[in-house]
This record gives sequence, structure tokens and C-alpha cells, in this order.
Amino acid sequence: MGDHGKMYVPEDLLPVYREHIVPLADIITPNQYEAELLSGRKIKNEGDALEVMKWFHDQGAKTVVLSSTELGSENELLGLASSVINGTSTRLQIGIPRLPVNFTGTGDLFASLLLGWMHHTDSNLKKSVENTVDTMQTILRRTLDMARQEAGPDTPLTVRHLELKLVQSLDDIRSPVSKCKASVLEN
Ligand SMILES: Nc1ncnc2c1ncn2[C@@H]1O[C@H](COP(=O)(O)OP(=O)(O)O)[C@@H](O)[C@H]1O
Ligand SMILES: Cc1ncc(COP(=O)(O)O)c(CN)c1O
Repeated sequence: MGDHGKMYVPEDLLPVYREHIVPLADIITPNQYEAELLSGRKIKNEGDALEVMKWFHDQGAKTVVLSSTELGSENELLGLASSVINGTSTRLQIGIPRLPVNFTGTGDLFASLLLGWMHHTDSNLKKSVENTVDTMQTILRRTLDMARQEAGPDTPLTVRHLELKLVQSLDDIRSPVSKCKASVLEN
């Protein structure tokens, strides 16, 4: 829907997403801006993030992952996730090392990886979020390295240079190298 304070889709679609699309979702992966737009609440701290994830659960989503928030630090984005599946509730957070560029298509890639891992792990939220973030890191680092090589030292990186290197990352999609650990939030 949008990012960095700007909507990609026409603004009059917001109530359609909120009232008609969100209630259809089993799994939803908004970034911070999208989560704030849909829930109508600002996320200024972890308590706000937990409330917003509860709002999504109240709309019917069993699994909610805030794919990134600015609640981390200068060097880290913070992801948060919550699932209520068969009466079992799990909430966790994960630090995501921040790379110094804006990529395009990361939200779609994140959603696809998470869906695949939730399917392959029988809805194990911790393992799915960790594998997803690990694969994202590898793909984005490869994308940035190859973009810098292609552009050379004097040319600014463009969207074309930063096209996600998915084909070159097939092995990392199949078998992520384990690096980022999620911590489970109690209560
Ligand atoms: N600059 C970045 N540095 C590191 N990881 C990033 C960066 N941008 C995106 N990602 C990865 O992509 C995922 C989705 O990005 P996010 O910005 O949350 O969604 P969207 O692309 O929909 O705005 C994040 O969880 C993170 O793993
Ligand atoms: C219209 C539009 N613009 C841009 C994007 C890229 O979004 P992001 O980089 O946040 O994943 C998308 C994602 N499908 C989109 O639909």
C-alpha cells in the first residue's frame, strides 16, 4: 500500500483495504506505515506495536508480522510478529541489520518467503520469521554488492541497479544461513 509516509495506491482505497480486504487475510505483513494507516494508530513504542497487531487479530488475521518498524536503532530495523493459531498465542521480535539504501519489492519478497516458511514449518512463527529475515539479508546484501559493482564508484545507484537478485539467490531461498534470532515476548 505504501512506505515512508507515502501511499502507492489511491487514498480512497484505504477504507476498502481496511473494511473488506484485511478481514479476508489469514496472514498479513504490513510495514510500519501500512500498519498505522490500516489500524488508525501510530506506533511509537513496543506497546503500540502489540496493540496494532491485536487490532489485526481482531479483524480475523491469525498471523500478523510487522515486517519492519523504526523501533530498533540506527543500525537495526525491528520486526515484530504475533500469531494466534489453534488457541496458542506467540509474540516475538527480531532485529534486522539495516542496509544503507532503499530497495523496491522487499515487501512482496518478505510476504512470499514468510508464506512459504509458514507452510513448510506447520505454522512455526519463530522459525518462519527467522528464515525469512535471514534470506532477505542475504538477497539484499547480494543485490547491493552487485549493484555497486555494476554502477562503479562514481555513479549513484538507481532502481535499475538495485533490482532484487532473486535468480542468483535460489540456494539461499531454499536453505537460508541461520543468523538473525527472534526473541519471544512473554505475556
Ligand atoms: N534497508 C534495508 N535494510 C535491511 N533490510 C531491509 C531494508 N529494506 C527492506 N529490508 C528487508 O525487507 C523486509 C521488508 O521491508 P519493509 O520495508 O518492511 O517492507 P516494504 O518493502 O513493504 O516497505 C524487511 O523485513 C527487511 O528484512
Ligand atoms: C504500486 C507499487 N509500488 C511499489 C511497490 C513496492 O513496494 P515495496 O518496495 O514496499 O515492497 C509495490 C509492491 N507491490 C506496488 O504495488
